[in-house]
Formats: sequence, structure tokens, C-alpha cells
Amino acid sequence: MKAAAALPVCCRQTAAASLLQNPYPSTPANSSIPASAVMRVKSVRMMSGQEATFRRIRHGSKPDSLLTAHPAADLYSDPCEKLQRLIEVPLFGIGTTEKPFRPTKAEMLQAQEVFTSRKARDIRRIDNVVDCEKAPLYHLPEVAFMGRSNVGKSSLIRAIFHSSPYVKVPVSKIAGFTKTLRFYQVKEHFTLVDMPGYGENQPTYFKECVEDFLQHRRNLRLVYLLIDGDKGFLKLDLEMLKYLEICRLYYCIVLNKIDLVNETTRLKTVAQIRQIREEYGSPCCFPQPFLVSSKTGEGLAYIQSFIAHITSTVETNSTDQKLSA
Ligand SMILES: Nc1nc2c(ncn2[C@@H]2O[C@H](COP(=O)(O)OP(=O)(O)OP(=O)(O)O)[C@@H](O)[C@H]2O)c(=O)[nH]1
Ligand SMILES: [Mg+2]
Repeated sequence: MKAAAALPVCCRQTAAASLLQNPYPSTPANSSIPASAVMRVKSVRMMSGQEATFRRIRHGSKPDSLLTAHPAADLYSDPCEKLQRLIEVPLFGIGTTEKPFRPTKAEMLQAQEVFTSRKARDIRRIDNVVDCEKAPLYHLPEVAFMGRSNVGKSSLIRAIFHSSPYVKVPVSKIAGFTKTLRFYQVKEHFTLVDMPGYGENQPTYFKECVEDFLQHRRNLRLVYLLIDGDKGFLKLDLEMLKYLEICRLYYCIVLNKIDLVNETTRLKTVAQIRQIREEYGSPCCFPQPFLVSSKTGEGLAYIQSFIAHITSTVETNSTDQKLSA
């Protein structure tokens, strides 16, 4: 099923400096989005007293208390759907067969339970490897987090486990911090894999390590491809997307760090994602992008819910989207 493929040339470079010298130009935003719609986003945002309240709480919040940082109603709403209300052009759901993932609040709470544990051994890091052959051989389904260095992969995993105090996920503001494949087992349900980032300070063995993992990991159910909300979809992200397509792996695009950008920027990047998906995507790419902030918890319940759904841990009836490996 999975074709042999080689990682994009830029990911094979061992000198991080050469990557740093090449600022990747963003793909132009979707020109089909009318300017008037963007203005509407701005005005809604400015008129919204609720948005202003979130901002104040956000600045004073600590990462570990993230789920109390937002009013409950906002934690269980989809940040992407909020954008859709402001624009007539569909941001996803191109064609009649594409149905969005819309878990109910009860289903989201059920999914949150899966990631919650007060016991040290329920959810734990089980391994830490460079060589995929030494990775734990598990029958459990796996979900991997991939993206540029510093995009926030480890922070997102840490946020996903925020209700499990024994799980320690190291993060750093220094790009290229995660150097190995780190496996976290969630009860007897599935495994999450934190991957080394590509781009700045990527490890010299990145190509072998990641290629091996993506091509040979039989229980890999889904890859979350993280995009920096602050920077948008860059050339190297596009190369990785094409690589996932060649490998015929199922993947979802996640726009992270949305707390750093306003709704206009979010909308532009989501439109850019839509355009890229139309151009390069196949049924391997889940049509709906996920918007999330590991700092505020916005969109987190959706990510947790989708993992629980895709690994068949929690049945989510309110969607017709099924991906199966
Ligand atoms: N404002 C904001 N900052 C974030 C968010 N997620 C991560 N960060 C910050 O981004 C920096 C990098 O986070 P990491 O989670 O270590 O990034 P990574 O993708 O694992 O990076 P590598 O391990 O180098 O590949 C840290 O300083 C985080 O605090 C977010 O949602 N919002
Ligand atoms: Mg990391």
C-alpha cells in the first residue's frame, strides 16, 4: 500500500544553516476570497466583547491551566466553523461527499476522558528512538505529529495530556529540540508519536528516521501535519504534504498557535490550505483543517475527539468522515 519514496531534497540536507538562509516564501492566499468578506471578519472581531475578554484571560493564563482559560462554550466550538460563518466561499467540504467532523459536546467530553488519568502508568512515554526498527512493536493504532521545528508539536501533545499530571512532554522555545521519535501510549487504546521537526536545526539523521517511520509503520493510522498559524503554509510544508501523498498516508492539516493571530490571518491561512488541498490533495488528506492553540486550549477538544474517533476509541456518530488504514 505504501509506496517507497524519498523525502524532499531540503529535508536531506544536514546543514541547518542552509535551511536558515532560505526563507521559504508563502504560497499566495486564495484570491477567490473577496476582500469584503475579510473586512467583515475584522468588524465582527472588533465588535465582539467576548473576544476581548478571551485576550485578557489568555495573557494571564499558565499553559497547565489552559482549559480554564476559556469560557466552556468556546472550548467545544470549532474555530474553523467560526470562520466559515464569516465567508460565503466554503473553506472545506468541496463537493457533496465531504462532510465535516462535528462531534457533539458529549462525544468531546468522552474523548477528553480518554486522555485523562491520575495514575502514572495509564498514559506514559514508552519509548524514545531514532531507528524505527527499534520502535516498540505495537498492535495499537498510532497517530503521529509532524511539522517544522518549533511549530508546536510537543506543546500540542502536552496540551492534549493536560489532565494527566504524570505525563511529561518536554518542549522548548529552541527550534530542533525534539531529536527522536517519542512514543506515548494512551491506556490500551492507541499511541501518539512526537516527531523531530524539519527545517531549522533538524537532526542530521532526520531523513532516515522519518522516512523509515512513515513508510514502514504499519499501525500508523493518521499523521497530523502542523502548520504555524503565525507563518502560514511554507514551501517546506508543501514538500512534506507531497511526501505524505506519495506514501499514501492519511493526514490532517492542523493550524497551530492560533492565539497569535487574528481572525483575518486565520481566514487567509485556511483559504491557503484549501487551495493547496485542491491542488495537491487526494482523499488521503482529511478535508477539514483543525485550528488549535496549545496555549489557550481553543480547538483542543476537536483534536482530542478526532484522535479518539480515528483510532476507534470513541464512536462519533455525528460525522460521515471515516478514515481507515
Ligand atoms: N503562543 C503559542 N506558542 C506556542 C504554541 N504551541 C507552542 N508554542 C511555543 O512554540 C515553541 C516551540 O514549541 P514546541 O512544542 O517545542 O515545538 P516543536 O514543534 O515540538 O519543536 P521541535 O521539537 O523543535 O521540532 C515553544 O516556545 C512553545 O511555547 C501555541 O499554541 N501558542
Ligand atoms: Mg518537539
